[in-house]
Amino acid sequence: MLGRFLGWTHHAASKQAMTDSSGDLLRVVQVTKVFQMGEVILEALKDVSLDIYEGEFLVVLGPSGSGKSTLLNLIGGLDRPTVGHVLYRGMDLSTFSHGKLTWYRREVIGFVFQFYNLISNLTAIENVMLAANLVTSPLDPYEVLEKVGLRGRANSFPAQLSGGEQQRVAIARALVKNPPLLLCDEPTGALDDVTGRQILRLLLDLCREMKKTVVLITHNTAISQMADRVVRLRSGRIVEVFHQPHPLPPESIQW
Ligand SMILES: Nc1ncnc2c1ncn2[C@@H]1O[C@H](COP(=O)(O)OP(=O)(O)OP(=O)(O)O)[C@@H](O)[C@H]1O
Repeated sequence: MLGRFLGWTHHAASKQAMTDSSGDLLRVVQVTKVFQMGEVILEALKDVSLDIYEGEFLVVLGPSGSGKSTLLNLIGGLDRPTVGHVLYRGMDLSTFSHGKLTWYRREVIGFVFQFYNLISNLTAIENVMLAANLVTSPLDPYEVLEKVGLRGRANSFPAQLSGGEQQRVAIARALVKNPPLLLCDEPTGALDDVTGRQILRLLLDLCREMKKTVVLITHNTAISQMADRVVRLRSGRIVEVFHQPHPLPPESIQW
C-alpha cells in the first residue's frame, strides 16, 4: 500500500512491475532516454520508474531541462525509451505495432498543450468534432463544449476566443475522445493566474467527476499543491515522490 503512494522506484521490484499491473493505469519501468546529437550524448531520463494510478491527479514538477516533456512523450506513445519499458494496463508499448501505437495515442491519451494547438480556420466545435472523428466511441461534441463552459461559443474561431477559452476548446478536444488519461504539458503556462486557476479547476473536475487520470507537468511549484501525488524530477532523475492526502483546491493556490 505504501508503495502505491511512493511510486515505483525500487530496482528489485521492477521485474514484478512487468507482470503485476494490480489495477494501475500505467507503469514506467526503469526508463532511460538518450538523445544523441553528433558526438554529444544526452541522458534526458535516467533509470526512471513510476506508477500512475487510475483516477489520480499527478503533477510532475521540475525545472527547465529536467526531463518532464521527455517523460510525457514516452507515456503518450510519441517516443520510445532507449532502455526500459512503459506499460499501459500491463501491455508493453515497446511491443506495439505502428498501428497499435496509433490506436493508443488516439483512444487512450488526451493531450493538452501550453499553446492550445487549435486549427485556426476551424471553429471551436469543428476542432472538437475533428478529434471525435478519430475514435470509435466519442462523447457528444456539443455536450463536451458545454462541459468545459463554452456553450454559446461553438461557432467562434480560435482568434475570436481568449487564451483561457482556447485552452477550454483544447481540453474539449482531448476530452471528446473519452480517453482514460489526460496528459497536460504546462496547460496554464500561457495564461494569467486567474484564468490559469479556472483551467486547473476544470481539469480537477474532469478528474473527480469523470474519473479521468490527469498527469500535469509544470515547473510551477505552486500548482503541485492541488495534486494527489507529486513527482519531482531533477536532471533526468526522480528525486522525490510524495502523496498529498489533502490537496488544496486550485482557487486557494497563489503564484
Ligand atoms: N529531441 C531531442 N533531441 C535532443 N535533445 C533533446 C530532445 N528532447 C529533449 N532533449 C534534451 O533533453 C533534456 C530534457 O528536456 P525536456 O524537454 O524533457 O525537459 P523539460 O523538463 O520538459 O524542460 P522545459 O520545462 O524547458 O520544457 C534537455 O536537455 C533537452 O535539451
